[in-house]
Amino acid sequence: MNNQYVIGVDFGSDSVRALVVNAQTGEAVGTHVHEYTRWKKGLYCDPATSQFRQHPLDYLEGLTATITGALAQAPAEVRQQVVGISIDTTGSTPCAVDETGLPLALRPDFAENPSGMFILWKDHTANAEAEEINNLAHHWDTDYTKYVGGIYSSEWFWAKMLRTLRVDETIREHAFSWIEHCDWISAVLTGNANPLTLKRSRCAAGHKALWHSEFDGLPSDEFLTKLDPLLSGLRDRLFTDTYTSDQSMGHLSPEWAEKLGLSTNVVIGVGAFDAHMGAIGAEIEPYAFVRIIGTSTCDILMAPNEEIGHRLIRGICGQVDGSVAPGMLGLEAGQSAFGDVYAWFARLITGPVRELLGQDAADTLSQQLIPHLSTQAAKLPVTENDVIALDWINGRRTPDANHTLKAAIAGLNLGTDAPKVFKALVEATAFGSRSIVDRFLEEGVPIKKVIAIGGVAKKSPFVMQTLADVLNKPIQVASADQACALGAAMCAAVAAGVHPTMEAAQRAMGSGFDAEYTPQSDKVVVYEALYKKYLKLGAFVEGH
Ligand SMILES: Nc1ncnc2c1ncn2[C@@H]1O[C@H](COP(=O)(O)OP(=O)(O)O)[C@@H](O)[C@H]1O
Ligand SMILES: O=C(CO)[C@H](O)[C@H](O)COP(=O)(O)O
Repeated sequence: MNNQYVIGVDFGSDSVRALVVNAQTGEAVGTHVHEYTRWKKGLYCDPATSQFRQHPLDYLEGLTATITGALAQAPAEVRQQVVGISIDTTGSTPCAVDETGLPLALRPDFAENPSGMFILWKDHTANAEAEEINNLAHHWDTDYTKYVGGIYSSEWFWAKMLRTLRVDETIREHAFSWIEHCDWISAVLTGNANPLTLKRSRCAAGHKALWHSEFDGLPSDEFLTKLDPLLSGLRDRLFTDTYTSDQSMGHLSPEWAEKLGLSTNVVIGVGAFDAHMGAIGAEIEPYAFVRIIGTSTCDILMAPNEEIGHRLIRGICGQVDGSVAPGMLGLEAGQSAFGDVYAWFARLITGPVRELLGQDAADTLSQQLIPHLSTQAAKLPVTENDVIALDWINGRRTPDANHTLKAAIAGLNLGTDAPKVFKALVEATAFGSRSIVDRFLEEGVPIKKVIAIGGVAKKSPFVMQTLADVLNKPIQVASADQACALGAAMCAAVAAGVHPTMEAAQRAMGSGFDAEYTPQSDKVVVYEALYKKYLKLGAFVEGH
């Protein structure tokens, strides 16, 4: 049989990567990473108000650069043998579009308007709108939040749309519809981004847009109009049906085929979020808990639909039939900041260095800082009197979303140095993870094993060992450097008909695990006590 190749494209928070993979063996023959240029300069963002916007041009440039770059590394004949491309992105990262599905920021009149750009998952400008959605839903005949853990988050679709429509009159006039990043990029490749006909991702719709078959799709027009008359009629300009990522969205358009040097026979798979395709790439199986550990964490668990039945799991980011693999319930949770907690601390230290000693000194410091602090922190003893911190620097995603919460550090004295604070921050991220694991267990969802992927899982043995000690569970790290892109490639192989199921694609293309962290019993005992202190500090901060 001739070789067949597939391409997985993973749009992360800071960068996008493409991976060209042999669909029969899983061998990667080309990869390329591209950092978003406008985003890197901090354009259109204001961390102080939690505004994080990404320009669609960053995505389009990244799409071309990564696919052509990855193909350039592969043997020449691979181009003719590419049969599928699938895309994963962050989410909920929606954008206002016109009748043709063009993001408004791609029009000259909106080119510099952050309201016409993609609203990144970590943008929390819509806290008030999320609260309004919760208040209304909890008093409506149908509680539309019941399949998303009972709490709607400001990171999600409706809150972001409502906020933007409220604050920007020009968007009110020109936004015909709204599209998630994973749907838009996939649709662009097919040449049809018409918001009324493009195939929308089940994953994005179910976890973030309150879509459920029980509601016949999205919340009713009556509910939305009551929420705000600005939303009246919008439901009809969104979608009713949704599709799982084993499905084809269409074929590569002639324009993109020419641009990428590929054939128009290439199947474009239905898109999904990074974490869900990452879980596929990490060889998720029922009741495995896959943690995508990077800027944030996204935790994915998959269970047979019939085993969870009508049980509603409190305080998570949703339970959606088919969000990971068709026929299975995908459950999502996560932390809004994980690596971002360390990145914040590094910025705190390098900021004054930049101002006083210049950019070069700051760059040198920033490259070495987190590894150095990790080495120093790993040498410290773990005691019950250590500094305690909360990981809520970008609010709390789960359990029980609350993005108005803030982080805290307690127990400082004159002997507290940078490694001690860094150790406390790493432990805080691990304690946040522990509270998620505990919630799944309390809700009767067993966790058979823990698998980790993502930048932090690959780069930091110190963080991973701390996490294993705090969770008191072994953690396996997937071998794939680009597990999300590999997962997207597996989805492409299914959408293109190379493999009949996700499971078959995983068996053929999976690359296994290359590290395992086992809990150290002496630390486990101390962390039990420190975790109680974390919960106590959390309750205090939340209460005030
Ligand atoms: N050596 C390290 N130890 C711990 N965290 C790290 C290290 N290097 C980078 N990070 C963190 O990794 C995060 C980026 O994760 P990554 O998975 O690469 O990106 P993304 O979240 O965009 O997919 C950043 O928040 C950064 O602080
Ligand atoms: O919530 C998400 C998916 O449901 C986000 O996409 C995710 O948390 C962002 O990922 P990253 O930390 O890799 O940038």
